[in-house]
Amino acid sequence: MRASPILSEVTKTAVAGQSHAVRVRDVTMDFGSGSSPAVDRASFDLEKGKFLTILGPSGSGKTTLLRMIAGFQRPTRGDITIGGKPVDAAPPHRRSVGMVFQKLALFPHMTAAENVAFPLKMRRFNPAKTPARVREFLDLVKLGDFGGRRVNELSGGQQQRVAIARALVFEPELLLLDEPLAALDRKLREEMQLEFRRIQRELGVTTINVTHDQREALVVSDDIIVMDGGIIQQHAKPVEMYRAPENLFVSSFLGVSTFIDGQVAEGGMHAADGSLLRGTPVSVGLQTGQRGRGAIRAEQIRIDQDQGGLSHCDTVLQVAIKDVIFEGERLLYTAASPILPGVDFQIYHHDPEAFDLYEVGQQVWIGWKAGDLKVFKAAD
Ligand SMILES: Nc1ncnc2c1ncn2[C@@H]1O[C@H](COP(=O)(O)OP(=O)(O)OP(=O)(O)O)[C@@H](O)[C@H]1O
Repeated sequence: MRASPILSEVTKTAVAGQSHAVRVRDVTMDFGSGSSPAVDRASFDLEKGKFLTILGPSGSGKTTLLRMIAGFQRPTRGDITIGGKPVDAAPPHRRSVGMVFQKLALFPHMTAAENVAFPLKMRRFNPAKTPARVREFLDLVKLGDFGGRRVNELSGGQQQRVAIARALVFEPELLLLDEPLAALDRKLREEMQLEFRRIQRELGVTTINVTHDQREALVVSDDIIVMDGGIIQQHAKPVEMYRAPENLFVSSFLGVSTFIDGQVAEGGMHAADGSLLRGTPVSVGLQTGQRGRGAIRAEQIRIDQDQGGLSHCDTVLQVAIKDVIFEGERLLYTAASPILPGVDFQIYHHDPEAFDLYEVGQQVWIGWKAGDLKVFKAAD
């Protein structure tokens, strides 16, 4: 944590005591609509000063979990503590929580400075010290010269910054972000992702961020929780989540993969054609003879015109190119083989020397290392 002089008071407060962690235990939210719970027995701990992202598809329960932590919704069951204090019954304004949502809810007719000052006023902060504190936080979000501007005279990115300053100005123990960047265009969104990260590191404020953007989760987080169907599927650091997904859902939700169905065998997996894909790691709990689904990431499949170019691979296959997508810095090929009907191989290819190497319909070779194809329990 970098303690700039202007932020020294803030950082001191953030560092003092060990009370910034969040603890969620068996938290369930059942709206009683007859369907399965929106959040089902969620448990996790968040270390003080860390940035956690809750990632999942639409309807997976992310917002409901965040709203329970914020105090907008009371869990049907389970316990939540912030800074060691149970907060289940405390309303939002009694929790030391700053929030930024997709709808920023700034006061458009007020200046940036007045917006940032608002939470201080609500909390009866010393009026004599308010201008300096507001200035500190406008500087933090790089809007030092814009304090006098009305919000409706600011750009979308600048409004985001005002919302961040307003959420942090009263030095909350916890910052909650509910898809605040979803409405921004891609370039601005990526810039703001890095800004969130910078500010969070500078202040050391414990943060929980909700998103369905996997890139955002990988870029900004210390920890990621992936949710599906109200259930936490995995809680891990970004690199571990990407490289060692625990189940098929996490594997398919993060990154681009090819899936091959088969039957777990001694030392590997039998693919549909009966061939043995030798040496593929099989996830815990899968027994020989059971059906499984192999997954391999697009960047782990090699592609070459000649079989000889893939001598370092354990499995090699001839395929026909079905589709090519130009993504700027790389190409994404889709290819198929008559040996494994129904399997669409997804292959990332990056060659700075030459683009458009292969055309649709062209016969090429693909290959991969045995350890890169991981076999999971197939979804029920
Ligand atoms: N107030 C409510 N009453 C009844 N059901 C609700 C309520 N709020 C959410 N749900 C249901 O709970 C489930 C989880 O919703 P939630 O908004 O938490 O998902 P999400 O992962 O945040 O989705 P999104 O990314 O679309 O915002 C959904 O099936 C939703 O329909």
